[in-house]
Parts: sequence; C-alpha cells; structure tokens
Amino acid sequence: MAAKQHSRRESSAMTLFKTQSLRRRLVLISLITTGLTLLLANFAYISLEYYLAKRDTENKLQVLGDVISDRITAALTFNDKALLESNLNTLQSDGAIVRGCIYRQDQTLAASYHSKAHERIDCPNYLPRVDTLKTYNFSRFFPVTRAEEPIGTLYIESSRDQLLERFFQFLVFSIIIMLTAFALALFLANKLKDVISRPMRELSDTLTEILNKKVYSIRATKTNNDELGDLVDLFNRLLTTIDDENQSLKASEERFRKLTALSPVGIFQVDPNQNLQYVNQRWRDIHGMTNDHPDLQDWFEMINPKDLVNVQEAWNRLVLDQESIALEIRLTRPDMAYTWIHLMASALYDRDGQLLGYLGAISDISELKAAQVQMETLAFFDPLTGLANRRLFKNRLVTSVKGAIRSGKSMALMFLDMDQFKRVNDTLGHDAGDVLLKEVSNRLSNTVRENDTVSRIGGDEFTILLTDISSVQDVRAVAEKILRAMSKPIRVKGQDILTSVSIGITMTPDDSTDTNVLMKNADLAMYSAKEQGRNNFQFFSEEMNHSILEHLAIEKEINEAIERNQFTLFYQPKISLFDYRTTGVETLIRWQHPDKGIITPDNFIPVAEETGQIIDIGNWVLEQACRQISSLIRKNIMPADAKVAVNLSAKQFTDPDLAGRIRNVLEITEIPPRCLELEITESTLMDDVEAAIRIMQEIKSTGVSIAIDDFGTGYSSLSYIKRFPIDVLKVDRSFVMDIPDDKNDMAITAAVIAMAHKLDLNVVAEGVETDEQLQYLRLNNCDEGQGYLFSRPLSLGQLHQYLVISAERRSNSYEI
Ligand SMILES: Nc1nc2c(ncn2[C@@H]2O[C@H](COP(=O)(O)O[C@H]3[C@@H](O)[C@H](n4cnc5c(=O)[nH]c(N)nc54)O[C@@H]3COP(=O)(O)O)[C@@H](O)[C@H]2O)c(=O)[nH]1
Repeated sequence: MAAKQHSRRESSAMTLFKTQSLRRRLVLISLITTGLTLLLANFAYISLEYYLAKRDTENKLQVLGDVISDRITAALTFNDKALLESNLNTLQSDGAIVRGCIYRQDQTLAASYHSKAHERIDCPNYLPRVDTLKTYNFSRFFPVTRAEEPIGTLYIESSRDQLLERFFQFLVFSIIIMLTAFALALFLANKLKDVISRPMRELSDTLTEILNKKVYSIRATKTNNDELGDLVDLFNRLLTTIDDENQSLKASEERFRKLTALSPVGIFQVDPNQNLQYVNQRWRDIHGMTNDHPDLQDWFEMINPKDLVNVQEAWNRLVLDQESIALEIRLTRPDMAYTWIHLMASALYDRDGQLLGYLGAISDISELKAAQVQMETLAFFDPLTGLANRRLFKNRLVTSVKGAIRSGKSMALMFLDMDQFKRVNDTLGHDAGDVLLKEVSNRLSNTVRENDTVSRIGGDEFTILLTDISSVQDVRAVAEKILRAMSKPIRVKGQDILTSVSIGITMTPDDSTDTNVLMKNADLAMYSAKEQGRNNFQFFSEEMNHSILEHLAIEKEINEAIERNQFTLFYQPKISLFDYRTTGVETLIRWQHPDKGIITPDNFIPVAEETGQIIDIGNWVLEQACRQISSLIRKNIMPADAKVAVNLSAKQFTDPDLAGRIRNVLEITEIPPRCLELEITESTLMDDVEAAIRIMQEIKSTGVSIAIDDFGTGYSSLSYIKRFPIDVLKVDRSFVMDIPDDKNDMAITAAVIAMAHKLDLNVVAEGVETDEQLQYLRLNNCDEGQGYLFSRPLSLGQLHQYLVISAERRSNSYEI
C-alpha cells in the first residue's frame, strides 16, 4: 500500500517534472545535482571530521590516563590525597578535560578534579558503572595497579563541546558554500538556458510562424556551430524539403485544377463518408447542374430506374470493396434531357495507404450511343431499301430454321437476282439503279406476309424467307406472284423500264437444315433459273449439286491439263467477203483429254473463268498463238497483213497486268502488233463500261486491234460503242444463223453492219454456214465472214495446208 502510494507520488512528481518547461527543468536538474553533491560531500566531510576528532580525543585520554594512573600508584597506596589531586591537576593543561576522578579499590572517591568551566560536574563518590554512566562526553576508566594488583581506578572525562563547536562551524561554512553553489548553479542553469533553450525557442518560434503564416520559405537562424547548429541546419533542410514538396504539390494541384477545368471529361471526388467533395465544370455541364455544391443523393436520383440496380451494385463494390468500376448509365437531367454517360471511378489513397475517398470521371456518350444505334441500324438494315441486310437475314435464317425444326413445319428460302440490272445501272446511271432497287424492294415486300423476311444481300440480290409453309404449292404461288409483280414496268427518269428476276428456291427441312447448305442450294437454283432464260423460278434439286461436283472435277482436271500440256490451238480462218482472201484467223482452244478425246472450250472455259485458271490458260493461248502465227507470217505462209485473233475472257480483260503481258508477248514472239487482234465479248465490256474503256485504251496503246465478239447479245448501247476504242465488230452467230428465215435477224444484221461502218468499224459475220447467208452478208457490205462455209477450226498443220492451198487457188484465180 505504502509502496503504491510512494510510487504514485513518484510518478506524479515525474509528471509534474515532465510538464515543466525545458528551461525550468534544466535549472531544477542543476540545483538538485549541485545540492545533492554538496550535501553528500559535506556529510562525508563532517563524518570524517567527527571520527578523527573523536579518535584524537580518545588517544589523548588514553595517554593522559596511562601517565596519571602510572604516577598515582604510590599516592593511592598511601592515600595521599594531595599528591593524587596534584596529579589530577595536570589535566588542567587540556581545556577539554571536564573532570578526573580517582577511586580506591573499594570504589570510594580518593581524589577529584574538574575544570573551572565545569564546576558543577563533580566526581561521584563511588566508582560509576559504565552502563549507568550517563554522559554525552568522552570518558574512560583506567585501572591503577601495583605489582599487577589493582589498587584503584582512574576515571577521566573529556568534553565534546569543542568537537561540536567545530562541527557547527563547519556546518555553517558548508551551508554558506551550498548556498553559493546553488546561486552559481542557478546562474549556470540560466546560462545553459541561453545556450540550449534559446535556439530551441527560436526553432519553435520559427515553426509557429511557418504554421501561422503557412509560408514554408521562412528559415531558422543558425547562431551556433555546435549540435544545436546542426539541428538548425537539419531543421532548415527539412523545411527546404517540405517547401520543395509543397511547391511541387501546389504545382501538381494547379495542374490538376487546370486539367480538370479544361477537361472534356467530368471529374468528381467523393469523400470516405460519401459526400461529393469536388466536381469540375464539365461534370456540372454534363449533368445540367448549376448548383455549386451538388449532392450525391441528387445525382443518384437522376439515374434512370433501369440502371439504378446496376449502379447501386457497382457503387457498393467501389465503397465496400474499393473495387474500380466502369459502367454506362442513363440519366434524366434536371432539364429532363436524356443523357448517356460513361462512369469510371476508383478508390483514392494517400501515401500511407489511408483511404482519401473516391475519384471518378464521367463522359457524355449520348452522341456515341446515338451513333451506335444508327450503326446497329446500318449494321442490320440496307440503307437504300430499308430491307434487312445480309447480316440480319443470316440471323433470321438461323432462327427460322430452328423454328421450322421445332414446329415441324417447312420454311422456304428464295434467292432472287435481278435480270439485266447492271445494264440499267450503266446506261441510265446509279440514281436510276437506286430507284429500280427501291421499287423492286417495295414490290417484294408487298408480295409476302409480314412474318416473312425480305432482305437485300448484295447489289441486285435479294432473299426472302417464307415461314410456316404448308406445301410447296404455297411457295410456288408466292414465286409466281413475285414474277407477276415484277412484270409491270417501273418508271425511272421518265422511262418505263421492264425488269425481271430469276428466283432460286430451297426448302427446309426437306433440302437441308444447314443454313450454309440452304444458301448454296438457293444460289444454285437461282443460277439454274438464269440458265433457263431468266424471269423464272427454280426449286433446288440434287442434280444441281451434281453439276457442281462435275464442276469441281473439271477444275481439278484443268489443273492437270495445264501441268501436262494437254491444251492445243485450232485456228478458224476469217475471209474477206469482197475478194475471199484470208484476212486472218481466230484462235480457238481445244483440250486433248487423254480419256475423253477433244474437249471444246464451252465445256471448260466457264469453269476456268470461275476459278481464275483462265488467266494461266489465256496467257498460254496468247503466247502460243502469236508464236505460231508469227512463224507462219515469217515463212510467208500467212499473209503479212493477216491478223491472229485471240479471245480474251472477262477475267483476263480485267487483269491489271494485261497490257504488260501483251507487250511482253509481242516482244518475245516477234509478231507485229498490227497482226494481233483481241476479241472481247460485248457482255464483258458492258460489266463496267468506264473501266472497259480505260482498259481498251491501254490495250490499244500496245498497237494491237480490238474486236467486239458476239455483238448483239450484250445489250450494249450505241452511245457506248461510239466511245469504245475498237476496230472490229463481230456479228453474233445467232443473228447470222437464221438468215434468210428470220427477217428480224436479217434486219438487225443489216443495221449492225451499217452502223459499224458509220463508226468506221470493220464488220465480221460469225457462223457463216450457207451460201444464202454469204450472199446476204455480201449484199449488205459485210467486210468479212467466218464459219463452216469457209473452214472449220483447223489445227496448226491443217491451217498451214489450208493457207498453202488458198494461196495456190488465189494464184490460179480460183473463186468460191
Ligand atoms: N477465252 C477464250 N475463249 C475461247 C477460246 N477458244 C474458244 N473460246 C470460246 O469458246 C467458245 C466456243 O468456242 P468453240 O467451241 O471453239 O466454237 C467456235 C467455233 O468453232 C464456232 N463456229 C465457228 N463457225 C461456226 C459455224 O459456222 N457454225 C457453228 N455452229 N459454229 C461455228 O463458234 C465459236 C467461235 O465463236 P466466237 O468466239 O464467238 O467467234 C466461243 O465463245 C469461243 O470464243 C480461248 O482461247 N479463250
């Protein structure tokens, strides 16, 4: 308990001490240290003094006692009081001796002495016992002996007063010294205060000033070069560091403010208690808020109810798990404007990882969303016709097939391709083409039910999905309805245009349930409809697939034929209808198949055209024909002004290397450019008239001639023919073959010849087989003819022979 009280007192004293100013504590410590040191020193000194004085007195008593006891032996034996007293009186020499007493052996007083200063202190009549002797003086008993026989006792008592007086004097002296030392300590402590406490005070004042003024450029003054000076240096360095950091913090804060002010993004900060702490102007603009201190609750109230749950969940993740969040939110602003925003936010920590709040950025994505909607519309709908596009069609096809499988009903897929759309586009322009497409789209949409999907999947290609089909008859009825709808003329740019479509139809699940297969089926059926003469519909059949397989087999075989040099060239002469000279030859390829014999080009050129193999084949034909005919010309077997005509396929015609290739062939085969003529079908040229003109100009720049092949079948307009840089026009065999039976064809043939002459073109009639045809052509001034009447296509050897014979006949003036 006492210990507890003691320790409590001690701790409260310590607390009191610790709360004192440093200066006071320094003074206290100095005084306590000085006081304790002096006290201890004085105590030690006094104790030593006392001990030494006591020892001196005792020694002195011993000496006196020994001397006197020795001297008084006889006097005591004889009880000579006077002598005894005389001996005792020697004690007078020592002022400190209080009394001296001599006792006989029977312990009675024999003689006594006392100092004058202690008259009242007499010797007791009997020898006092040591334990009963009550005196604060020093005293001692000495036995008096004679022949070692005790005969009495000497008692001497010395006063302590002198000792005490000396002690007292010393104490007074010590106190004076202590007080002086205290004063000195106080003085030194004050000095120490100046040395230690003042710089500290100054540091503290500087710090207070910095804190009050918030000016971190203030520095403490260094007055000492000691440890305190070092402390001031360190303090100033610390201030410099703080100042630097403060400056950089200010700069970064300024940057942040400027950035946020200029930011196209709305920036906000929320404190850990979820109060909106800061928002920039852009944030206010996006939210249409003018309030200086917007409230987070107000912001939450702007959120579209459809997004509220999402936002709450994300917000909880942010504030509870400190997870970063990013989400798109719809807001209704105070001015009722509907806004889409993109919000990103994450927790903000200080350097020590203490949560400062949440920082976020908001951008207005309303325009982006609108564009997205527009893009989605564009992504799924054809902008011209408003019909579903290929992508939406494919989605619907997948869904419809699944629906058909589920419901057990049938679905029909129609693939429609407009007949001759390209011609309208090329002749009347793209605006007209657009009008046509829109009208066709309308008619198609009006022909089917609302549940059915009409799509425009390419330029002039459409698809129709007919769902819930009960019988093939229903599909047939729809296809017929479409053909009927298309048969009415469409008014475009003041002209009535007649258009038609070719329709391929496939059914699910009967034909397939695979959407890709269905697409392929419908496509095949559509091509079949085209082949059947257009403006009709065809249902898919397995035979169509077989023709595809056959197609693939041919493709493979063509590759082998190229590798194994199975192609050969035949030449069909062209004859002048004025003098029956051979004006040239048309090169016609043949395939010498090892198993199937000679295969004519109609059976492999279309496949080679589709697969692109025609480029290699065509290049080979061009080079080989030029080489062979050049050789015949050089040998004078072929007339020097005769031409070799080479057919160019559509793919070859659009090959960007064509002109270069021609130049190269002319060079390596050494055939004069005027001896080479390229035949390009009318339909190839009409695919893209402007491009065709450009390519033909390039071809013409090589010096070779161009002939339009199969003229009359490609629906070309006279205005284009006028612009084509061509030399020859070949009237298609289909017009010649019905001469003289078909008056129309005859009239067309005559008109074409006349028109070609007006355009300064040479006219060649194809497929001349009969004399009547020849006569009619001659009558109409057709320049040249080509056909079985003159010669079938000939091998090189046969041509050689033919030319030799013709030359001979000519020299014999033979005429047909
Ligand atoms: N791109 C290339 N096409 C070529 C090449 N070689 C030929 N062809 C084209 O193939 C088509 C068929 O040609 P082909 O079987 O050789 O038939 C030609 C003649 O044999 C045939 N002809 C000629 N005269 C008559 C005739 O009096 N009666 C009749 N029934 N047929 C006749 O006509 C074909 C030539 O026609 P054209 O080319 O229109 O002048 C054919 O389109 C060839 O062009 C080639 O190397 N590359």
